[in-house]
Amino acid sequence: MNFNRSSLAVYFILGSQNVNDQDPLFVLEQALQGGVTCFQFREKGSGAKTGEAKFQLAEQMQKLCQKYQVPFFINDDLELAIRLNADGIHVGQDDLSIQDIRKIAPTKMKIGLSITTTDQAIEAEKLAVDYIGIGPIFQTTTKSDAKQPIGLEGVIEITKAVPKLPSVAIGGITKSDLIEIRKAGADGVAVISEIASADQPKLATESLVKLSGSI
Ligand SMILES: Cc1ncc(COP(=O)(O)OP(=O)(O)O)c(N)n1
Ligand SMILES: Cc1nc(C(=O)O)sc1CCOP(=O)(O)O
Ligand SMILES: [Mg+2]
Repeated sequence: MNFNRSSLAVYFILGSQNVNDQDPLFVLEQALQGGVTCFQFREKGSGAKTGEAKFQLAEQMQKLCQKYQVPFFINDDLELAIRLNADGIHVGQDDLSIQDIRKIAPTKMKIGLSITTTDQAIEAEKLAVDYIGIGPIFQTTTKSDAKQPIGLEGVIEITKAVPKLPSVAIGGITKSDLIEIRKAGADGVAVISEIASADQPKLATESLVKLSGSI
């Protein structure tokens, strides 16, 4: 699996709790067919699977990502990421520290870190993470404990402070925001609802991919 800055262009995040009537595996395959460039398995919140059921869903999702040669990240759960030999792990400011992850994870496992402020971005660069998730950009109902939105101005300030650090913007993002977010300096957009709640997830993904290719 090859992971670089361009892998962040259209980054899809999904857990079984993010779909209504549809099979999460169907939604993921639609997104992969539509051209998502990175995927994160985020099984979290009310009704989320745990234990063996969580493992089995993650394993099936990983197989799909491998079929489409898309990097497969796990949210928060380092034990699961190691068990599956995932391409990467994504953690936030209140999760396992980057230093602790490096003590246990294979060297080749990529690490993404959530940040909201410029100071956190500068610290992330010092920690040499592989990318930062900047957010929330806009109001989102998908993450109950999301911080106050930082807007496009936040993306501009942060990406100016750490221009060499790959970054993806997250939080309440729709296709109509993609161009402005890229112009603000982020390498891509990370979305849940824009694809998972779409009537046609493949079409929704294709729109994002097309816009991303136009800039
Ligand atoms: C790409 C990306 N960016 C940010 C987040 C949020 O991570 P975190 O702050 O740890 O919150 P949870 O997702 O764990 O609820 C993310 N998952 N992915
Ligand atoms: C998982 C996540 N992290 C965020 C952050 O700000 O770090 S916002 C968020 C939810 C993103 O979902 P949607 O695209 O539906 O708004
Ligand atoms: Mg987390």
